[in-house]
Amino acid sequence: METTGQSNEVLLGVNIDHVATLRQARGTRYPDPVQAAIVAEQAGANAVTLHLREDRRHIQERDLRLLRDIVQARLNLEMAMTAEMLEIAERYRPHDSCIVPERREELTTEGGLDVRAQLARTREACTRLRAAGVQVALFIDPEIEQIDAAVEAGAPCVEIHTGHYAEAAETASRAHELERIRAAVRHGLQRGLQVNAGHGLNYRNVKPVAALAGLGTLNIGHAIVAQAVFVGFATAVGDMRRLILEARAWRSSG
Ligand SMILES: CC(=O)[C@@H](O)[C@H](O)COP(=O)(O)O
Ligand SMILES: NCC(=O)COP(=O)(O)O
Repeated sequence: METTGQSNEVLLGVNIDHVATLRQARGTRYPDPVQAAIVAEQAGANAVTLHLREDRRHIQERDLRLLRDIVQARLNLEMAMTAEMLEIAERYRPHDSCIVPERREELTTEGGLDVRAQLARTREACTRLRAAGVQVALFIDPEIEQIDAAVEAGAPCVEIHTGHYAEAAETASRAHELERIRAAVRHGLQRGLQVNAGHGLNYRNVKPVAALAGLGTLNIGHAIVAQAVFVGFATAVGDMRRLILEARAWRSSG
């Protein structure tokens, strides 16, 4: 995903998966994630992220088809590294894709892609997506080995999995996980990658991550949709954007 604006500006990618979760709960046509994407962009989102899962538990192919023509900012498709998803990405050509591991029985994404263990397959997927004009990111744990593997796979971008940081119950473990993310972001930048981050970020834990130098885009969804239940989607997106900008301002002030 491209970084735009100020060099130290961290962008917000709003993940609309869980608007679709509410729709799928009853099989209705509402709430429509397409409407959520439009509202998110109007409220300041720099990108719209959606995860078309193999089990279609939330986002549907119809959502992707419509959003490809509606989203004015960047459309970021999260996808498993399967033949089906590669063909769908080649068909709809979103601006960005992010290859994530997927297990049907998982409640949500549980970890990063093991690029090192499947380097040739990942390199082939990156080549196919790049040939289709789709910018590729790999969703990986904050591990130096995985960043080096992403470079070898030919990915121009990685998204650092912030789930362990977000789920850390103790202050000490949260600080440790933040340092892992900091080191991973620094190493990714040193290797010439664009570095994004996401998973489990919310209004209480986002600032320390947003303050990390060199980050491109934070992809945030579940917490924004949850907050939208109480304050509305536009306000929830705007509030998150403001927290990210405040974190950057704090960093810039030294
Ligand atoms: C890759 C990631 O961290 C999320 O964007 C992913 O989409 C989580 O899956 P669910 O949206 O199904 O919770
Ligand atoms: N890749 C992370 C993402 O898109 C949103 O994750 P979450 O905020 O829903 O946990």
